[in-house]
Amino acid sequence: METEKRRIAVIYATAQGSTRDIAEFISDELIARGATVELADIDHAPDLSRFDAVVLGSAVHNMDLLPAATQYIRSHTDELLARDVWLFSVGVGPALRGRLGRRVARIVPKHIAATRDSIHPREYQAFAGHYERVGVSLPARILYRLLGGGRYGDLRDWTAIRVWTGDIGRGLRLPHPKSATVQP
Ligand SMILES: Cc1cc2nc3c(=O)[nH]c(=O)nc-3n(C[C@H](O)[C@H](O)[C@H](O)COP(=O)(O)O)c2cc1C
Repeated sequence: METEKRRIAVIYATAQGSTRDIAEFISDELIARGATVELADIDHAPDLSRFDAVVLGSAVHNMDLLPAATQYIRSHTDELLARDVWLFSVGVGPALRGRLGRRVARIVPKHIAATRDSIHPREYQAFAGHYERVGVSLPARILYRLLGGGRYGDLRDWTAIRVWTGDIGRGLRLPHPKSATVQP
């Protein structure tokens, strides 16, 4: 039986590009599952009335989503509440290791939690992003190491992102992909 094509908006807020790469990957995976996907930077987000579902991602700065993402969610709360939404954030938390690091990684910063709860997403997931040592202050580097960090550079876990996208596909009853998406 032919299932109706699902229309999904994949919208991202990025400062340095790693969230965009993740959004592109998710978008390609959903297209491979037969969905009609529109990928857009949050400043050029499409009219949501054309979509059944929204995947929304933002980089994390100062323990919050980027201001553009928070503002977008505030000004589109009703439209987002009326749709299936999957929310993700991109920061360093998921890259923390050790007992303390894993505990800290499970904590959702309170501003992110409040924004997340305002739109009742089907799922919220934090992913590790790209963290360059250059430009990070010495106190921030020490704190990062104490919390179980220490690795710098591209910390993204494409397997975790693929698994989460699979959850979206199952949630929307999309068929299995015909081909595997190549990670960036
Ligand atoms: C100014 C600044 C503040 C940051 N603050 C946080 C933070 O509070 N928590 C966190 O987990 N990551 C933080 N990060 C790390 C970024 O979230 C990470 O580098 C992410 O990959 C950025 O995504 P983007 O490349 O899409 O901008 C910060 C990075 C910068 C540059």
